[in-house]
Amino acid sequence: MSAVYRLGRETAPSPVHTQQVQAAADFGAGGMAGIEVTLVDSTLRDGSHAVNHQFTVEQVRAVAASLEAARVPVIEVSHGDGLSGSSLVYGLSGTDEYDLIRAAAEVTTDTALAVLLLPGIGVRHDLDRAQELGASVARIATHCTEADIADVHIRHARDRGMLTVGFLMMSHMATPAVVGAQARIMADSGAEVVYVVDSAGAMLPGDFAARVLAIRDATDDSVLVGVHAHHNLGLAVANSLAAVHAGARWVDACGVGLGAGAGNAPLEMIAASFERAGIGTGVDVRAAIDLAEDVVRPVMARPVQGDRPSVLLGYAGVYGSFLIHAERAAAQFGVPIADILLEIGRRKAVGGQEDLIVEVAAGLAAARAAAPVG
Ligand SMILES: C[C@H](O)CC(=O)C(=O)O
Ligand SMILES: [Mn+2]
Repeated sequence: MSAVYRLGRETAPSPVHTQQVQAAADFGAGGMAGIEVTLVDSTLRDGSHAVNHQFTVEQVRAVAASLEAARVPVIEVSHGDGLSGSSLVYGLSGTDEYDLIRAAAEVTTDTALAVLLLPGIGVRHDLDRAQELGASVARIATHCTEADIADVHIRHARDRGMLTVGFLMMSHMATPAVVGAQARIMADSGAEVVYVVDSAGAMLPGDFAARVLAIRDATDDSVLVGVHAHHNLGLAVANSLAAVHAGARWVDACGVGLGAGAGNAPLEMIAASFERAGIGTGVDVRAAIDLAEDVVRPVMARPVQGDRPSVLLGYAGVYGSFLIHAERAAAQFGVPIADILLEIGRRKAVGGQEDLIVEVAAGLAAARAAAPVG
């Protein structure tokens, strides 16, 4: 006899059930009314990965002007790997990033310009140059367990009067307690905002919430918390909502999601869903939707999408900007990109280890050549 399924409950809802309904309603329409956040658009920085660092001055002018028209308060412009990222290891820029920063500054007045800097790739002098061109927000990024290497850069940016942000990349690789402790180091250096960064797009909503709460705890709410989500598992918008619910107040997004891997949280979806949730962003939703379609989509060299390699990045916890490097290595050595990404994930490679991708691909190709046929 087949099983009989009961549909619906006949008893009155229990108090526990009522509490659950209330908690769930926080994530429904209007559920986060009264919360105000700062949206940061990173199309012209994280999006650089997705166009192989080939943004032109004209594209930057068009995107920056449309972001200002949509009232996005902060936009980030740099090489995908931050200031001075243009190199053989990370990918050469088509146009000098300082020309791109200048171009963005020329077409914006109300929008603050942000730059990203990874200590070791960029140096303090790069921040000075960017500031002279109009950048007022410095985002200093380290691997999530290496906050101490950002100390001099964070102090330098603060001393120069820049709004200073710490950016803890690959946050899925550290426990909430470790992320909290690392955020504390950045706060002690002078960061005013510290980000949970899901570089691999591997985190789930609860992972974000736990890390946001841990940072708030470890810093006694002395810094604002930011969220930078990638869409490799299709969760960037939901993860951003969960982070805001837990107390994050700076939120990154990119037009159409243009960014590494399957991209970032799409700006137009963040603006629209946040407005439905009651979260204030100050962004003109209609203008954000239009700029995504009319200005950003035409500059996309390739679609950002949850295709096989992108989902694998999230599944294996691999740094999003490794995608293009892995595609090249797969083609060069004739091995499946899936095998490369899974092995990179197994080795827990972190940003800066791009050369390991070639080593892994070469090793896989050698193993295949040595394997007995049949
Ligand atoms: C250098 C990285 O692309 C920074 C970033 O956006 C991330 O880790 O995610
Ligand atoms: Mn990113």
